[in-house]
Amino acid sequence: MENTASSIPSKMKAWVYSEHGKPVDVLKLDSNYDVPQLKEDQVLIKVVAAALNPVDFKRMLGMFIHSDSPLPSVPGYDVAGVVLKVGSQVRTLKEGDEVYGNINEKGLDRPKRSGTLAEYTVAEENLLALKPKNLGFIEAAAIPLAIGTAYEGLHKTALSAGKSILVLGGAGGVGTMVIQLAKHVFGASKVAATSSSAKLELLKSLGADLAIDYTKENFEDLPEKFDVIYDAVGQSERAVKAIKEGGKVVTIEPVGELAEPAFRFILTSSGAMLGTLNPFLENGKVKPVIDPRGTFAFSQTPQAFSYLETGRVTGKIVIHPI
Ligand SMILES: NC(=O)C1=CN([C@@H]2O[C@H](COP(=O)(O)OP(=O)(O)OC[C@H]3O[C@@H](n4cnc5c(N)ncnc54)[C@H](OP(=O)(O)O)[C@@H]3O)[C@@H](O)[C@H]2O)C=CC1
Ligand SMILES: CC[C@H]1OC(C)=C(O)C1=O
Repeated sequence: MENTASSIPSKMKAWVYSEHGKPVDVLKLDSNYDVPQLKEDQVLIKVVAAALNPVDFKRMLGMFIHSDSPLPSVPGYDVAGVVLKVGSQVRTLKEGDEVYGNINEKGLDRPKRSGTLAEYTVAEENLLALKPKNLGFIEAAAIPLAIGTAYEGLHKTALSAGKSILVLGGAGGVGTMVIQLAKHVFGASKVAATSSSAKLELLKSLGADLAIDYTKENFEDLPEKFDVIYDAVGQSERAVKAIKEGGKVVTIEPVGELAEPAFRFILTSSGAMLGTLNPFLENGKVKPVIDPRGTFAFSQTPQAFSYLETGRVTGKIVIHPI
């Protein structure tokens, strides 16, 4: 039955955890979970596809308990779907719009208790953008948190045309976006990136001029130094040895030692930022990277998390159909 505002159910299928632990142990499928209530500035979304992020399993493990929301919780930040209902203060989105976004504005500050690994979710209008017409829901779901993190980190380093950048962790969800944005949006003159042997060609296909096999050489031992280093794997103490005088090191590893002058940040989700990047997504300059294992069915969500926890995923894991 087609969903319209009048036919929105009060209960839904959702993956829920009520205690901390490994996803495969604590995630339970609830077929009778409350559909989240709409606030005035929010829209209700029928979830078509949702992507996994490390923050999802890190929260489940209890790593951010000091700033996290109370349990039980439905995990999931990234969504692509269809607007079913809009709150009274919503100005631009309307029922039937195909949207995508990261539903948590401050990623670690009381994230929503009803996330995107469910049949329905809610988000503030300003966190969402219209799905690029050339992308399907699976591709769109893979983009928001990763591209937002990549963009914000590059912006904070003031990367600009003609500068060089080294991306540590180039094959991951964030790293694959950093390479593309650095090359095709920020106009870096030289993009280098690290990965294991099997992923070097992927890095080059995304725009890397130099792909470094970290199983064979240490980037900090290379003669070349960089204006910017974007660290997505927690190697800031090595990265600071590989920058030019006055160079910048940004890391997205939220915990652990931080070597001077490296700095870290937690992304802020923004629908406006997605809108700004839409032209690069629509002309194909920036493309989502879905892991070669393809999408995981909703029923396979715990297994998908087990794969993500290996730290070996290429690009993004997307859950579809839901
Ligand atoms: N601060 C913030 O706002 C954010 C922080 N994060 C954090 O950033 C990190 C990366 O996130 P995300 O990209 O989604 O992670 P992914 O799980 O997508 O990263 C997996 C990739 O990391 C690569 N990798 C693992 N170890 C190394 C290494 N030593 N050198 C180079 N590459 C390596 C793997 O490539 P290979 O198989 O070749 O090793 C793999 O392709 C996570 O810790 C996450 O929690 C993410 C988003 C936002
Ligand atoms: C959205 C929160 C951000 O912080 C960490 C540690 C991640 O993995 C994130 O995505």
